[in-house]
Amino acid sequence: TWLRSENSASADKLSRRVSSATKLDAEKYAELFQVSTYGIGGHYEPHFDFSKVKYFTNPVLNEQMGDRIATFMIYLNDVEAGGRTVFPRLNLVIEPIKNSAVFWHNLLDDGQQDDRTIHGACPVVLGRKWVANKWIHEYGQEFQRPCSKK
Ligand SMILES: O=C(O)CCC(=O)C(=O)O
Ligand SMILES: [Fe+2]
Repeated sequence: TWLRSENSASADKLSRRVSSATKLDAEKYAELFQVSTYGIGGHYEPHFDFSKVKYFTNPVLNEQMGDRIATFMIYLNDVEAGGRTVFPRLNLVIEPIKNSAVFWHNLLDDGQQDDRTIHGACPVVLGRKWVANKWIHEYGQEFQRPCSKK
């Protein structure tokens, strides 16, 4: 489910807070919040958030935005058991805790896709899991995150 911020002042406000926390533009050059839920057994196989297709388009503005430079994922509830997010190449396991968030860059400074960001969600064992993802895109971040000088 995509949360349309034009219909929701709180989604707008949250996007502004993501911008200030990440120092990126999470408003114009980002997707709408995507809310997902997993029931018991619900999981997500290891994947990358970036795309083979470099030219994502904003679903509302129909503007090209480039690839997903970064991910800001908010855990919307506590999960009774299971539902952890795992980054196998980084040896990182994150427990879903209500109102906490995980933020990472998917692209390197030179725009290359960073394969270390492969991640997945473990099955929910008890309860239900809710997350909201904000995918921030490459375009429009030139001043927020300059390219490396290499
Ligand atoms: O739910 C999670 O822990 C991960 C979700 C995710 O990686 C995604 O929606 O792209
Ligand atoms: Fe993901």
